[in-house]
Amino acid sequence: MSSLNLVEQSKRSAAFAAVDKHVGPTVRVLGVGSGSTVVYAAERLVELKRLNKLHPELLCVPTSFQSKQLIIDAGLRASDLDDLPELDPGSFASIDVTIDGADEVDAELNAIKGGGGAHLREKLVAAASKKLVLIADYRKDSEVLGEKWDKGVPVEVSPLAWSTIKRQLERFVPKSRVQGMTAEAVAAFEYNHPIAVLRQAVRKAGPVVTDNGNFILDVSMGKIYDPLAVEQLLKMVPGVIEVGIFSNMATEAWFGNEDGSITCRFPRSEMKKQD
Ligand SMILES: O=C(CO)[C@H](O)[C@H](O)COP(=O)(O)O
Repeated sequence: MSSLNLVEQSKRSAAFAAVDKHVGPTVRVLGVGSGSTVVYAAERLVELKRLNKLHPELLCVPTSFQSKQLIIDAGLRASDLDDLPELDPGSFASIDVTIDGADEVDAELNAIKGGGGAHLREKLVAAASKKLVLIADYRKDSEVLGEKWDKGVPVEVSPLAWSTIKRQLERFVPKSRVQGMTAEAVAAFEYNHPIAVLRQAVRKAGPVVTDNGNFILDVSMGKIYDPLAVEQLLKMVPGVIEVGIFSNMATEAWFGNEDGSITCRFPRSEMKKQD
């Protein structure tokens, strides 16, 4: 019997299943996400490499310091986002597929990311990928963002003016105060008064400093009914570098369930189109 607890076991099953489906000998460039679930994806990559089931010249694009170490420890080749050619002529994509974790995933596969503070590079890598495949345990599988993840939306901000940005995020966003806000945006999230908290480091006094030298504000706003509107709204505040809402980016999500089974989900609207 495995020594892993239920949550760890479910992360591992999801990660193994997603890697097995998406990473084979034809995949030349792979984006590697960050976080504890991705550690299991790296474990599976090591196994596939040993079995000679990976492209002999596979390049892995890291999304954080942690992810780069995972790639190196797996004996794989790390590459830079800027070093990659276009995969197909005329295509924006330079990465075949990216496999990444998430803090919460809704019915449309919009996701909250950045619990590990890596969402800026994660979003850059996701945006350069043909496919973004999310891997997570059952606690993160939601109908609406904010239903299960209660630590707020991670927002990477410039340290130059973090407290001003915090006030703007808290005051700018409240529905009643934003002039010209559309009805759709007013209905985009639950709380009237979001709260932005500067993320504090553990075992070091002071704030978390990201791999990019910035701070993180975790912005709580309750349930997020319109992730794209909220993402755009937060991004408009000067000094916001990246928002941990990934709207319409993921193509597929794998969840490890409590009973040991695995669920693979696609955006609900895509499923309807196929009916
Ligand atoms: O977005 C992330 C880091 O910025 C992670 O993918 C997300 O926080 C999930 O992490 P974990 O797999 O440890 O639960």
